[in-house]
Amino acid sequence: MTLVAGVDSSTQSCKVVIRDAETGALVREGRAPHPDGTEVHPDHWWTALQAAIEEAGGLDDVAAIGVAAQQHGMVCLDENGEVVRPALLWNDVRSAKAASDLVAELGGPERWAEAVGSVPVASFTVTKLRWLAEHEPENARRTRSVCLPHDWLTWRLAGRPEVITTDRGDASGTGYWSPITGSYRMDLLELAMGATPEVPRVLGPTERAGTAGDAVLAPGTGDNMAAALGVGMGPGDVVISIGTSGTAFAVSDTPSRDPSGTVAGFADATGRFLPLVCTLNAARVLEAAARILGVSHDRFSELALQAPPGAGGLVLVPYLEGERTPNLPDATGSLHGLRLATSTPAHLARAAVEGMLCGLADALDALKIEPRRILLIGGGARSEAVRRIAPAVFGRPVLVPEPAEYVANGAARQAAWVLSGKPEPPEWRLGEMARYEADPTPGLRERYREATALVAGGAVAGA
Ligand SMILES: Nc1ncnc2c1ncn2[C@@H]1O[C@H](COP(=O)(O)OP(=O)(O)O)[C@@H](O)[C@H]1O
Ligand SMILES: O=C(CO)[C@@H](O)[C@H](O)COP(=O)(O)O
Repeated sequence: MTLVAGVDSSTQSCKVVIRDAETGALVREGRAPHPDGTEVHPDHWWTALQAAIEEAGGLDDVAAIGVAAQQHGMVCLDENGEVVRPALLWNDVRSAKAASDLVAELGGPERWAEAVGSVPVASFTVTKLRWLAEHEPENARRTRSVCLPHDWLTWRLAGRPEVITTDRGDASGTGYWSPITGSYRMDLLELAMGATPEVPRVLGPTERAGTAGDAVLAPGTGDNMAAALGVGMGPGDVVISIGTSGTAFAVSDTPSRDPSGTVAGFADATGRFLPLVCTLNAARVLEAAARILGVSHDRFSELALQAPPGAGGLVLVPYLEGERTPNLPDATGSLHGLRLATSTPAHLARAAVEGMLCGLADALDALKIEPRRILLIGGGARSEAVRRIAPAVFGRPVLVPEPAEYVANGAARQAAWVLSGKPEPPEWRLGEMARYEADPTPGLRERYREATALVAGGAVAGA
């Protein structure tokens, strides 16, 4: 049996799966936590990767490795390849003003959408580089090259070769690589930093990034692109991922350019495109509400399902980390419509699940496609309450694949694809999916819209 490994170095943890290259059957797996915070030294990712590999029984018998990781994180390296400062992650909003400045300086959101398929908000690497140039000019000066989390981990696994590599998917989240033309926009990097550090070479979907010992290194990709590969997305599928971020995305044969900035026009890991909407507040909203109530995930889910649909009018606006979609980096969460009758743990639990899912329902709508199937994945999809309430909020049935690490699986499938040398990735069976249906909850999304409008009115977008 030929084995391949897939890595998911995401916000909260690193996961490693080892699978049969031909069938995709799981052989071994491991995981290790990442530190908290929106600024993390990449060495922590490396340490967690080593721990996860060890728990997965090592990589000695593995023929190829694919690394997927959280998108957008700014990794700056000096002339010796040493990390200049801890990476600013996708969910660090300190570069919100840099984002609005950059949008204005290029001549408005339409110009950005046309140039790189996306309008940058604080998550995008290009805005973090502007922040660096403005606030830490000495660190900006020392930055000889800039790359992303999956680029850096792949480069480390390859033994720090001369050239750092990336792929189309992850490059499309920088804000200085265009999925429309398939080339870098060094002028935008210059606009952001006043300098043009080296950038990784962009590999094609099955190009090799090098070797790690005897194993071939796949190009790797961003975590959402890997998830698309992991579930084998086809035309008309929408994946909703409830991890640290909430994302809704589809595959497309043509690039997208949304000047409103809601849909990011990413590339995928197969040579196509991945229009995607991302919120900053997903699984951790459930975690936070469970913490307030002092209960476990399972008990939280039971509580949420005890309250009536709509939580008796109680609405939780879930902007606990600020928000990216809508672009309200300084917003905070809030509770609306609290009455004596709704002052119960069950109502609060239900309002947290519904509020988080309403944000994702808006994301789904923004994609402007009539989905053939909606697939729910990510840590939050392990919650029974989320699975049962999602169709009531989305107004459509949802399919839930068996709980698994779909980002790491996608990275492993990419590794198997690279090994195979074939034009298409190997067929790996996804297994049975559970189907959840529910009647739409009357008035819920209208109440959510009213409550978020109050919050948006008090926060300054892009400030
Ligand atoms: N049964 C569950 N109910 C609700 N949330 C859960 C459950 N299991 C895991 N989670 C949450 O899922 C999140 C991790 O999901 P994951 O997709 O691995 O995130 P990431 O890829 O961003 O690191 C954590 O916030 C965790 O609390
Ligand atoms: O910024 C985005 C997408 O644009 C996020 O989806 C990150 O890629 C982090 O993902 P998770 O850690 O939540 O999986």
